[in-house]
Order: sequence, then structure tokens, then C-alpha cells
Amino acid sequence: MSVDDTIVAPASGAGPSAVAVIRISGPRTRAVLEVLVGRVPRPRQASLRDIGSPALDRGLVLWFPAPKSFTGEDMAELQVHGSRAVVQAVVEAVLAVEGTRLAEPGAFARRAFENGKLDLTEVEGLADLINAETEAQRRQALAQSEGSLRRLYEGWRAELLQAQALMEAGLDFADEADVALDVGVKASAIVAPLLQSIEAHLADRSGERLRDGLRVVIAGPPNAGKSSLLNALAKRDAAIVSEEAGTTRDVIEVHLDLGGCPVILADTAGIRAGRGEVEQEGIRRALARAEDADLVLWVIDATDPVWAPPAPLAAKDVVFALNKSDWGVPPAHNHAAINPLILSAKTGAGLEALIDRLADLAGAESAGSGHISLTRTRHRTELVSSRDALQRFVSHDLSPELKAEELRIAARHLGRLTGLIDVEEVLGAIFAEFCIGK
Ligand SMILES: Nc1nc2c(ncn2[C@@H]2O[C@H](COP(=O)(O)OP(=O)(O)OP(=O)(O)O)[C@@H](O)[C@H]2O)c(=O)[nH]1
Ligand SMILES: [K+]
Ligand SMILES: [Mg+2]
Repeated sequence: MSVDDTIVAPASGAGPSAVAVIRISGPRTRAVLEVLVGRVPRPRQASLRDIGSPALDRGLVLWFPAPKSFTGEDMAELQVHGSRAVVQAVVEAVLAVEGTRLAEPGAFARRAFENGKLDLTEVEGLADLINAETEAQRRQALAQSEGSLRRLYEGWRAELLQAQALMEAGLDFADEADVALDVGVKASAIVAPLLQSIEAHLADRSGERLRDGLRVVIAGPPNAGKSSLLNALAKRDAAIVSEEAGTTRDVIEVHLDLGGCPVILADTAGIRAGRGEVEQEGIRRALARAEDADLVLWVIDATDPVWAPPAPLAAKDVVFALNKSDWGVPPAHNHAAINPLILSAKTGAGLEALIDRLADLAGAESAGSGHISLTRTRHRTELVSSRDALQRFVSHDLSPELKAEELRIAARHLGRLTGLIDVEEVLGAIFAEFCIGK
């Protein structure tokens, strides 16, 4: 990719719409404006102009000279009428100017990153903001796009570099044992609390859950009312309900927005032994899906209770739901240990409490309000590598040279998080998430 190119793309999605935005970025932007609208308007002020000559449309023109623009390059935005014909004609008119080409997806964000306008976590936050579906996702993505993770990771890296500088200084005085010991102690005083902060940050899965959705699998014996419960939560007839045991075979998935938090809820086949081949396949899928889930919602039929899930599922996070409570509830000594939510898919009793519980687990309480949580596997991978190096620094009996090397490794992984160093291999994947025009 040459940064000498000037790129253009419609930024407002496939029309038709009242208004469409066409973005231009690169050194030829001024030339493009001179050709399309004549005089270049005042920076950052909208001016109404004929676009093209003869005019293809009349619309608002915005001029953002470098470096005060989204990409850090000369940029312009044209707000035109949002028909396919107008957008196509204006984009073609831009492309007729020499040195311009159509932008690939994510090209504007990539230039912003390369010009130091955004770090990688902010780019990722921006991609999440564009894809946000719920209120809590929006809040989290906005905070990340505005640097919540960048500031945290840059702060940690700065502390590490301090510890590293101490260790390196110690190496220069390696023959003076008390100096070496002293810097080792000082460096450890920086690393130990940092290690704790990284551990706590890694233990918190709320950001990933909020971004990806909490994956909940409804499981239980046949006829417990699993599909009825799914339908009640989804407020539609997504799954077939019948009095016949073994109704559900395929996994049926619905996406819910609970208090602004996304939940991916899956209904599965009732788990029992024996039976036909098709039902067995359904049960195999139910178990596989439940083992993959963040949470198992184990549904118990109050009229024929099976209190616990089978072994592989019992090891997971399980929320117990005692369904068909409209038939009466078994004595408490049977279920005091599992503390089930008592509900009825038929009457709707207890559903609010279930929804509240799921929303809490999906991250409702932590979303927004300054809580900062990592959001992607990429973050987790780099942080784990950084933590491992710091653990070796703290707990191993290493020479000062090797200790200094562990700090370098830890700092390098924090640098990769923000995109400060060696990230070429991840860039393609990150920017490809964007639509064209971003
Ligand atoms: N009285 C009462 N009946 C319920 C309740 N929930 C479900 N049922 C009934 O129980 C029967 C089984 O419901 P389903 O939702 O099909 O149960 P399931 O667990 O999905 O069954 P399989 O898919 O066969 O494993 C149906 O006749 C439902 O109407 C409830 O809360 N109260
Ligand atoms: K059934
Ligand atoms: Mg069912």
C-alpha cells in the first residue's frame, strides 16, 4: 500500500438514504476538491456547493487539512444525496482525478493507525463501535475507541520500562554486589504490583463476554420445558414445544439483548439414555454445545426433577431453573444446595429474576462506569505472555541478565498490544473487519 495514493470511498453504507457521505484522504485531496467544487472551503466548516461540473449533485463539502483529520492526512467529506446513482457518479468523478483510487475496507482506519492517530486497541474499539448491537456494547466500544485500554497498557509499559532501566543499570555495576542487589529490589517493587494488576485484568472476562455475547445453553432432561423457556425469553415461537419427550433435536439459537447486554441463548435436545439415532445425535450436539458455553442453564421439571446435570456439564458454571412451578414446588430440602430460580415458562412467574441473573452474568453491572476490561483474544494472548515473563522475573532464581531479558519480553508483548512494535501479521486481520469507507 502506497501512502502517496489518495483514496476515496462511500462511508455511509449501501443506499439509498437521504444523505450519503463520501470520504477522500491523501495528498491529492486538495486537487480533487479544486476539480469537483472549485475553491477549497475553509477548514472544518461545511459549505454548500455544486459538486462536479456540470453539477452531478449539490451538497455539503468539508475540508480537513493534515494533520488535523481522522487519518492525519489531507481529507475531505462530501455529503451528497444518498442514491446509488449520485454516489457512483461522484465517486467516479473523484477517481477521474489523477493519483486517486478506491479505498479497500479499513483503509482510512489503517492510515489513522499508521499516522499515530489511533493505536491498535483504539482501532479495534472503533470496529466494535461500528458493529455494536446493544447499549452496553456501545459504551464499552466507545471507551475503548477513545483510549481506555491504550492508556492502561501504555501506563503498564512505562512502569516496565522503568524497571527495565533499573535492571540494565544494575548490569553495568555487576561487580558491585550491593548495587546489583539494590536495583533488583527496586525493580521488583515495580514489577510485583504490576503483575497483580495484570493478573486481575486477565481474571476479568466481562469485556470479552460483552463484546462477543454471553453464550448460554439451556439443557436438561426431555420435556423439562427448555424450548418453552427459550420462547418465553425470546418472546416468540422460535422452538417447537410439544408434550412429546424428545421434540428438540437441532440446536436452536436466539440472540437476546438483556439490559443492553448481548446473550446468545441456545435450546438443545433433552438429555437421556438410549432412544433412536437421530435423538442420540441431538443429545451429542446438546452436550457438545453445553461444554462450549459460558453458562449452562439446567432446567429441572418440578413434576419429575433431575437435580443435577451429567458430569461434564456439572463442572461448568451452572444456573439451575426449577420450571413448571405452577404445578407446585418440591420441598426445599431437595434443592437448597443448588438454590434454583423457581419459575414457570407457562405463567411467566420467575422470568424477571432469571433475566436479571443472566444480564448480570453478561456484564450489565460492569459495563460502562469506568470499568476497563480487555475485549479480545488478541489482548488475552499478549497479556498472558507478558504475565508469564513477569512471573519468571519474580519467582525464578535468575541471573540479573536473564531477569532483564524477562522484562524486555514482558514490555514487548505490551507494545504489541497497542501496536507499537511488530504487529505486521495482525494488521490485515484487524483492518479487514471494517466495511469500506472506514
Ligand atoms: N404446566 C407447565 N407446563 C409446561 C411448562 N413449561 C413447559 N410446559 C409443558 O411441558 C411440555 C414440554 O415442553 P417443551 O418446552 O417442549 O419441553 P422441552 O424440554 O423443550 O422438551 P424436549 O425438547 O422434548 O426435550 C409441553 O407440553 C409444555 O407446554 C410450565 O412452566 N408449566
Ligand atoms: K417436548
Ligand atoms: Mg425442546
